[in-house]
Amino acid sequence: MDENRITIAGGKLMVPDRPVIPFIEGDGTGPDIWSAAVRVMDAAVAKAYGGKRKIEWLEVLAGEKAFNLTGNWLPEETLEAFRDYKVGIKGPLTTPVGGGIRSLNVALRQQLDLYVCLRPVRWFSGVPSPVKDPSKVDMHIFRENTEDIYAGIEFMSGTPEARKMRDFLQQEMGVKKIRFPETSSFGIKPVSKEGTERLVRAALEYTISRGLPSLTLVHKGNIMKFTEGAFKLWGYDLARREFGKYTFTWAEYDEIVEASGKEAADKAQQDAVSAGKIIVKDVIADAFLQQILLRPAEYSVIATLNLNGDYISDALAAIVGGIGIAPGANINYVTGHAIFEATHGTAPKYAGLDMVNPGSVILSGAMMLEYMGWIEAARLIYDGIEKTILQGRVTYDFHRLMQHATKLKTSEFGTAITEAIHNS
Ligand SMILES: NC(=O)C1=CN([C@@H]2O[C@H](COP(=O)(O)OP(=O)(O)OC[C@H]3O[C@@H](n4cnc5c(N)ncnc54)[C@H](OP(=O)(O)O)[C@@H]3O)[C@@H](O)[C@H]2O)C=CC1
Ligand SMILES: O=C(O)CCC(=O)C(=O)O
Ligand SMILES: [Mg+2]
Repeated sequence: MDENRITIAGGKLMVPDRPVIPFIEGDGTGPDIWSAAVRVMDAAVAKAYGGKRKIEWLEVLAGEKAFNLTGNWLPEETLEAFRDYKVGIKGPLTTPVGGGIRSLNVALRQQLDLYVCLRPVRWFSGVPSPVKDPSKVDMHIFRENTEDIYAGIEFMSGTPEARKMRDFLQQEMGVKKIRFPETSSFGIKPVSKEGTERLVRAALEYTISRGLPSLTLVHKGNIMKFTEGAFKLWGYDLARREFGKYTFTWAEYDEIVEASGKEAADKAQQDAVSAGKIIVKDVIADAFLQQILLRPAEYSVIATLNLNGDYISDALAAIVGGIGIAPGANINYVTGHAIFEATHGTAPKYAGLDMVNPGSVILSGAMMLEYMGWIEAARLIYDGIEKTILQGRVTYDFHRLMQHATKLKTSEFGTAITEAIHNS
């Protein structure tokens, strides 16, 4: 099947006409969503290319299905398939809280070094929203995907490891601030210059290639000075060092204020905007969460660390209709490896009910087709979803917020989009 492999050459993805794409069905609502989503993707490709192109789907196992069939939550063959075939897609996988296995979703990102979690957030006409004008939201989240507290370096209170960590901190590092040392658990938050730079580089390349106006570094650097704060500093430094021709940063703005006053700095920024430069700015994470409700039009591309990105993803998704319609991708822009997945999880209470919105996985599929250069098929999906929603044919999550809409099952919504694609 070598000729059906996606490869990368000179930084460009080479996609055969019948690429093998590995997929994970997912836990919980995953199987319902996947069977609707795969029909939509196939219909879009068939319509766009009239049989010349077709995806050869290859199921790979992870999560509960993998454990039941193989005794392993994340079999090595699954990782091998994603490594070999470069581009894949997955449904959500369950992670227990407090104990048990660590996240398989995070493990896939870390094992394949998919350092960018890209989550575009924009409003589709007709989608119900809790805000007055959701069309003002058009943001592209670049969430760091391999570091931060998601590294999983944690020690549970009362274990020998936690005691050793406590002793090390108190006796060797002179730490006196642990409020309840006997009962504390510990977590470590590694954030590196390299990790920050590759994320911000990817975000800036994306901003430039799409002609977008700004990049905002979202951080909590006032409190976590050497992790979140360093993220901000390293981000600004990289923007100036590698992208100085294309950017004007607020770090430069501050220097001009210092040297020549605010008026001169404002003028420099205005000149940069007139010259089409990207404004690189920053905002503290809690303030950002209120800004996205009050002044969303001021934000375009967002670069942020892992935990912030997780929270921001769901909050932003809510503004444009909820996580039923929130796609995403985990990407290594150097090797080309990418796994596309929804922002939401397994929504276990709806498992097997043929009820939830498959929109997030369908749109993740459209992102995947765009990534492969199959733009025409991706566009058919975007148009097909929008048309179906505008007809008021929606799943329960939108239906409860709309008047005079028709409530469809997961499978029926998939069929409606497929029909819209056929008839386009
Ligand atoms: N990448 C991944 O695979 C992810 C996995 N997870 C995992 O999923 C499990 C469940 O997590 P949980 O916190 O409940 O979050 P979920 O995202 O699974 O569900 C939270 C709520 O979001 C809404 N929702 C989720 N999916 C859909 C959908 N397709 N259509 C419409 N609405 C949807 C539902 O809201 P309502 O009930 O109001 O309708 C649901 O109750 C956990 O094990 C978690 O670790 C979580 C996130 C990502
Ligand atoms: O891996 C998980 O269980 C949750 C991950 C998550 O919430 C996310 O990546 O957005
Ligand atoms: Mg999340």
